[in-house]
Amino acid sequence: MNYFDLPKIDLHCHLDGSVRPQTILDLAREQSLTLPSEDIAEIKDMMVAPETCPNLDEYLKRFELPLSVMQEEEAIERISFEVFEDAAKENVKYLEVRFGPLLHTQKGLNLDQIIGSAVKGMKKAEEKYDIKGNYILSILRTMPKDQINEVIDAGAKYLNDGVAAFDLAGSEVPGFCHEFIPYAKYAIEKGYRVTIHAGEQGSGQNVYDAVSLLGAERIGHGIHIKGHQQAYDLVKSDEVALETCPSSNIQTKAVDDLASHPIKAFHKDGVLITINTDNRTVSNTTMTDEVRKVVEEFELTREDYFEIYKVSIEHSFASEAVKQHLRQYAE
Ligand SMILES: O=c1[nH]cnc2c1ncn2[C@H]1C[C@H](O)[C@@H](CO)O1
Ligand SMILES: [Zn+2]
Repeated sequence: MNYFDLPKIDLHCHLDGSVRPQTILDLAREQSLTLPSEDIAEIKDMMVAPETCPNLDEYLKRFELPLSVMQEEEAIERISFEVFEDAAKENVKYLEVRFGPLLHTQKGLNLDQIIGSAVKGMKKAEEKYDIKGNYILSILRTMPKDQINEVIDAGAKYLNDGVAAFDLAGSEVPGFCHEFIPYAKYAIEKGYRVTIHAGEQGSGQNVYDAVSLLGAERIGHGIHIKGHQQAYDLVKSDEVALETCPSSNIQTKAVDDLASHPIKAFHKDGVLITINTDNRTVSNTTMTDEVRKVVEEFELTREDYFEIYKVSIEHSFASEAVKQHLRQYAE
């Protein structure tokens, strides 16, 4: 299989985890920020999480440096354009990018400026390349909750015009969903679709709760439904698609190694899985690499690959017209 040429869909990609190292250097210069190093290789080293991360929290420390340069509209727009450009150049036909708008207010930008800049960068890339996209607005579970509804309100203006969904990200503790019920409900009422990071670090119970309490239609990672029968059964019966991110799952110790990733077992058993990058820079990966790793490790056929591609289409938050466009590439 030529993994580069295959049409691909990435439904789980973080903006701040996918910044080009050179762009960090350029933006720091433009913004007169002092970086810990001016050397591109050293900057890249600081951005990529090692395979030896003890856990998710260690992985999450890699976002500080990119976020430091993402506090201006032009910077957010540029990075958004570049993520879509990088993906388009490796034949990603549809990309859902997520980010936490509240992480970009350090220099006084308001939420409309932040979300608007990200959408603008995406639209520029859509005009230039054969790629379509949507934004997912993430709330960091560890941050104060008093501004969550403001994010939902600010993003509502862009629904069906660049923004599609609501997400919870960041460190995962058992039982976190209970505290977010009113916010997920509010987002759904406003017209957002819902995907939630769950079962990455924590228990399968978090996946069960994300679906049953928060209305999640997709789950970020979801690895730990393995060993939690109720969560496993619910994901299957409700046709909740799992956004698996194999390289990231190894770095954060969600799995010990690729061979122990449950992705193939899930797929063979009828659990809906998709293949995604999570963070192109922090996980030092591309969609080409993720697809290659999964296909080779688990000896998937071309037919298996296109089954997964079709799950990604049908469970994306794309419009019917975009889904129709993506179906043309399926075999
Ligand atoms: O894999 C992840 N799990 C939980 N949170 C994550 C992951 N990758 C990135 N994040 C966090 C860190 C980013 O700053 C934030 C918004 O993109 O989302
Ligand atoms: Zn993620």
